[in-house]
Amino acid sequence: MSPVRLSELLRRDVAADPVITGVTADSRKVAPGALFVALPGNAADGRAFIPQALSQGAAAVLAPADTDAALAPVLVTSGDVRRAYAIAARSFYGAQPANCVAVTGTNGKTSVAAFCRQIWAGLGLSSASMGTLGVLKQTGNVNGALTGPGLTSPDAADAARMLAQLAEEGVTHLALEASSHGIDQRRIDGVTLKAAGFTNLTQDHLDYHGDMEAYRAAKLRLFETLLPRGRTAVLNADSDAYSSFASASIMSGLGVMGVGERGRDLALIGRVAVPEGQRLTIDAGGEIHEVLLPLAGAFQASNALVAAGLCIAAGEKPGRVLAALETIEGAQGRLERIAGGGHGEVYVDYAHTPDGLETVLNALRPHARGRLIVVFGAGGDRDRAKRPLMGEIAGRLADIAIVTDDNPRSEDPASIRKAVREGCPDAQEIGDRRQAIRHAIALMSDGDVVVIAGKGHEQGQIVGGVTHPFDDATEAAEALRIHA
Ligand SMILES: CC(=O)N[C@H]1[C@@H](OP(=O)(O)OP(=O)(O)OC[C@H]2O[C@@H](n3ccc(=O)[nH]c3=O)[C@H](O)[C@@H]2O)O[C@H](CO)[C@@H](O)[C@@H]1O[C@H](C)C(=O)N[C@@H](C)C(=O)N[C@H](CCC(=O)O)C(=O)O
Ligand SMILES: Nc1ncnc2c1ncn2[C@@H]1O[C@H](COP(=O)(O)OP(=O)(O)OP(=O)(O)O)[C@@H](O)[C@H]1O
Ligand SMILES: N[C@H](CCC[C@H](N)C(=O)O)C(=O)O
Ligand SMILES: [Mg+2]
Repeated sequence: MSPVRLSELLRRDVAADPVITGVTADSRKVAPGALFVALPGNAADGRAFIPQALSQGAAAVLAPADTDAALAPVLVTSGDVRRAYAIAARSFYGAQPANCVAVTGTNGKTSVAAFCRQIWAGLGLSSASMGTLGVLKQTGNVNGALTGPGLTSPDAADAARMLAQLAEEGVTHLALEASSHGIDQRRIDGVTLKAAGFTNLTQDHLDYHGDMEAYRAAKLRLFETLLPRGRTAVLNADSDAYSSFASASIMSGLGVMGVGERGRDLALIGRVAVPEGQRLTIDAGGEIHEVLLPLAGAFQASNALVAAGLCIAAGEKPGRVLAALETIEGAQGRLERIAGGGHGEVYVDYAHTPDGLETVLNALRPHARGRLIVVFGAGGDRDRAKRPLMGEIAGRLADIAIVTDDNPRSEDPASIRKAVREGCPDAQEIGDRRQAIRHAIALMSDGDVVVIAGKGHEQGQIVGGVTHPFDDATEAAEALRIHA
């Protein structure tokens, strides 16, 4: 990216038109010549940092409409400052992969994005995914990480910069996760999308959105506002929310591709579990395809169909896309089997919502000749309403439920566990996650299945403001070694 005039970045006339050398909404990152975007946030008001930004050499400030003009010598305002920020960042960084698709939904986004990346790579295309696991690139079997895990949908300027870098490195196909926070905060408003996908809508994040309708509205914005007219919405037809997403998409001038058991376009007409995974029979517009998906669980078949739909909507041939599903691997920490279980099976999974937990326990039940044992908790500073619901599900669907800590953050860990146990009074409670995992694995006998839920790929336990290194997969392997 080369320096550009403020008017070019904002695509409008401005009174003073300095040359801009960077775009950021974080005063701490302002370098001389930058456009500082002052965002009123949830924890702070970016306008309080305008003096700092100016002292570090900001050439201009973009701020909400009601901002006092005297705050900066070059001040431009916008009625939707977050959207203006995303579009300015996009204009500044310029290039993007030619084929970008986005996926939203309460659960399954990381899995779908990882599947899209692998399908494209299997078709010989240079691809990437951007989301909870970071930015991962893939060409053939060669993988590389541009960044590690961070926000699911990155800050608008970070996203614009990484998209430009990917395009420069030859990546032509990108699947990105659109979280409800990210959509609401306009973090991906600068991305030009070829297609968008929807997996499901179930309870989460009510702390942020307030109620399910506001949460749904945030996700709908991907289809109503972000995906250009004439493009395709790939929708999981088996979700209870399908009809609201389908009608909003049609009203917004989009094509609808329904996928799943009730899907019209990619219809799952048969699914048989086999030791290597599952055999899927898929009707793609009248053509029948048999696919051996090397992953277990009905939910992974559902995610695979959304991913296939997105790749097809972005221009690939259905037959080739469906064939490419035969070589995909699960995303890190999503129903990841830990080696060394002997006669039992141990999995690490990222289920951290009621529906996620219910889905993963139902998926694993057929694997348990013996008991199904779950270790789980609920995050602090997140939706409190989901805690007893998750407890109830674990108590009902597992033979042994062990409640433990999962990123208590600023909250008292014992009170989070207490709220979870309101749903499962008979559960065991072991706050220390390492001890909880060791206890579960010590209990495991022939034919039992242990699932350690909630943290998946995460590498830390956040207590107070401190992140203590912690990895469920490593802990499970160590517990298996101790109890071998
Ligand atoms: C609630 C939420 O989404 N917060 C995110 C949001 O913060 P915010 O806009 O409210 O910002 P703020 O902290 O109030 O500050 C206001 C402004 O002042 C600026 N500032 C602040 C301090 C300073 O010294 N100088 C300065 O300029 C900030 O950069 C910001 O622009 O924008 C920030 C910058 O991008 C994020 O870091 C922050 O993520 C917080 C840490 C977070 O925990 N977010 C989670 C809930 C989240 O976004 N999760 C989703 C969903 C995951 C899922 O689907 O399950 C995700 O996409 O990851
Ligand atoms: N289609 C699905 N339906 C229900 N549960 C699912 C589905 N896909 C995945 N899950 C469950 O949700 C967990 C998280 O999956 P994944 O990471 O793909 O979702 P995500 O939407 O990216 O989550 P996050 O919003 O936290 O990034 C999985 O480990 C699994 O337990
Ligand atoms: N993206 C989700 C991840 C939750 C993972 C769980 N381990 C927790 O910390 O609650 C969130 O920020 O709500
Ligand atoms: Mg994710």
